[in-house]
Amino acid sequence: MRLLPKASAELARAAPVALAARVLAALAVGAAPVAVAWLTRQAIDRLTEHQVSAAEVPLIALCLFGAAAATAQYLGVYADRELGRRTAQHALGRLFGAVVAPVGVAELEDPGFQDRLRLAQQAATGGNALLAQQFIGGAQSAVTFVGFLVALLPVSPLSAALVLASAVPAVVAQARLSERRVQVQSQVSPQLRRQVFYSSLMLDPRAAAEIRLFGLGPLFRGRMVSELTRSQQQERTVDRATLRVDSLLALLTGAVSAAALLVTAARVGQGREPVGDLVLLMAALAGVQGALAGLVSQIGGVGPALALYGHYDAVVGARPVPGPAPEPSTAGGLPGPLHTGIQLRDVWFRYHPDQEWVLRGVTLSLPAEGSVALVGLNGAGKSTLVKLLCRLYDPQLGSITWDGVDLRELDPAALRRRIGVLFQDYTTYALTVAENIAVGEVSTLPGAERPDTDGGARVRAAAAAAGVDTLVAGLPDGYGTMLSRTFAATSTAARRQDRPEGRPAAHPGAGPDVGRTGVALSGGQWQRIALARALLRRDADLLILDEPSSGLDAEAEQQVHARLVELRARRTSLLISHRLSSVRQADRIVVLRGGRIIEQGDHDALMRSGGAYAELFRTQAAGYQLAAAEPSGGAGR
Ligand SMILES: Nc1ncnc2c1ncn2[C@@H]1O[C@H](COP(=O)(O)OP(=O)(O)OP(=O)(O)O)[C@@H](O)[C@H]1O
Repeated sequence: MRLLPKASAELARAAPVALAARVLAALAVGAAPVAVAWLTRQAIDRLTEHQVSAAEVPLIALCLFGAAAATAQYLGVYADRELGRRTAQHALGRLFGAVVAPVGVAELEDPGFQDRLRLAQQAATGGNALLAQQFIGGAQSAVTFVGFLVALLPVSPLSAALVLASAVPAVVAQARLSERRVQVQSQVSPQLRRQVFYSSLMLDPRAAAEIRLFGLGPLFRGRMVSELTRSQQQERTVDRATLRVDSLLALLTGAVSAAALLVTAARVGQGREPVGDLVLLMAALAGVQGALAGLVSQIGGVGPALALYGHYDAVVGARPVPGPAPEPSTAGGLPGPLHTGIQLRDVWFRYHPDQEWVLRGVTLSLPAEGSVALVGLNGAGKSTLVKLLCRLYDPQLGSITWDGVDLRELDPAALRRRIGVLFQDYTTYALTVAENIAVGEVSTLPGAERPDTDGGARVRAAAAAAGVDTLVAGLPDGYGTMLSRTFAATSTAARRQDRPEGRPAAHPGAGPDVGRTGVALSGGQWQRIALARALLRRDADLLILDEPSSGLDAEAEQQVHARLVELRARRTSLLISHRLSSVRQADRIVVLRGGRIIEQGDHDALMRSGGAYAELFRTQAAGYQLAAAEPSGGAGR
């Protein structure tokens, strides 16, 4: 409950008008049944006393009240929906601002954080609005409950006291159940996350081929349903307990009502009380029962909704809220152009304290304007080292410096602006070609906060450098082609007819064109788009290429490497590749094994020393020679 003021303040910030309207509507709707019952009693008493003209005032007021209550009800429904929309907009904006704010990515790999994030997302998409609805709904029920109790007092003080007494255990029981609901909510989060994982896997076109080929559909479907069943089982237990409590409450208040009604009916029959009293009692008992049931259930709902808010608050509260136009962070010093180089000193790193060290005392220098190549077997730690250079993680021991300054002392965003990188597991965005390249430098994206007027030309130049310009020219909409078939829209055929065959249409930088069919690229084509993205930062001081040509055909690989040799001249570069023919031109080749550097030098020196590199190189070369020596036609059989 200590979160309540904070949650209320957040709701008031997100949707002040909708919240105020919802509160006013709730108070009016809560008070209306009491007023209607009281006016009905007045009217009936006048009519039974044959004062027809005196009954007109309460009757007219009754109609006006009915109309006002109905309007308030409609206003409440609208305000509820508006509250839902505005709080979701506000909270999702904050939540995702907080999710992308951290410098590193370790948090997102933590299952506990992912569970919390799922709950926080639930709060943002509807939970926060639900909290307001539960609370305001509770206030509305409380107004009706108290109103009818007050109305009951003069007519039947005993039944008023009994109804009040029966409310106490019901409220206590609901509060306890609410705590159990909160526990269950957290317990089922991992199961629901796995359920979402299996369902998205079955919906993912990239997984569709394997799922069909290996017949995985029934397995994943079964696992999805079983995760859902397990989570529902826990929720069902609490729902059944709630049903028992609510039913008991209904029986109790029903018995009180029956007794009170029988007693009052007898007194009216004896002429000791006016008929209006019986009418008021009937309305009051029904109203008080309904209001109590509503109040109790809303009390039960506030706990889980507040707990969801707690998860949301824990995610957003820990981080600054990024403004609409992110300013360069002042979290550290701004790195200048690289003059001397980058130095790793005795760097130790592991992903988690429970896991093995991935890097074990790596000392390495990347001299300014020098080209270094990193080679080693799978799992040696090459990509990990790249991630450390980009500050996606920090070393647990040792240091990495940029011209002598520790990376941790530098502003991460400014540091990253000085790096052009192609990750081994690059991302394929369901965006246009132009955007897929332009994401490498935000300012070249259409609609950027501070757009680069030269953005289109830069995108084209990067595409040419990556050797992807000819491919783009052949796409249906050139740089405006959507690189996803998932977002294909409806009017494609009509639009296609308007266009001459193969004409490259949109200029680079054009946004996605809803209405055109997207295209699917091959793995190698995607890799070249990703390479263009990395090359977009033409002034990057450090160019990192992690397996830039693993998916390319022999001709494309040769072309790309020839271009990269040119591009890497006069700039600091780090190249990772398993194809040793492509690293031989590097100034220095570093061999990593089990997280340690086991040898380094240029190609000739390493070959002369006859160590691990020479062995790897000869093994690869022998493989090619063997393949070349095989009789032709063998591969086709
Ligand atoms: N996010 C992660 N969380 C935990 N362990 C990881 C993570 N990424 C990589 N590892 C582990 O770190 C080790 C080194 O991985 P890394 O990707 O750096 O190797 P690599 O040399 O680039 O291999 P490859 O040649 O296959 O690309 C591996 O044992 C891997 O399982």
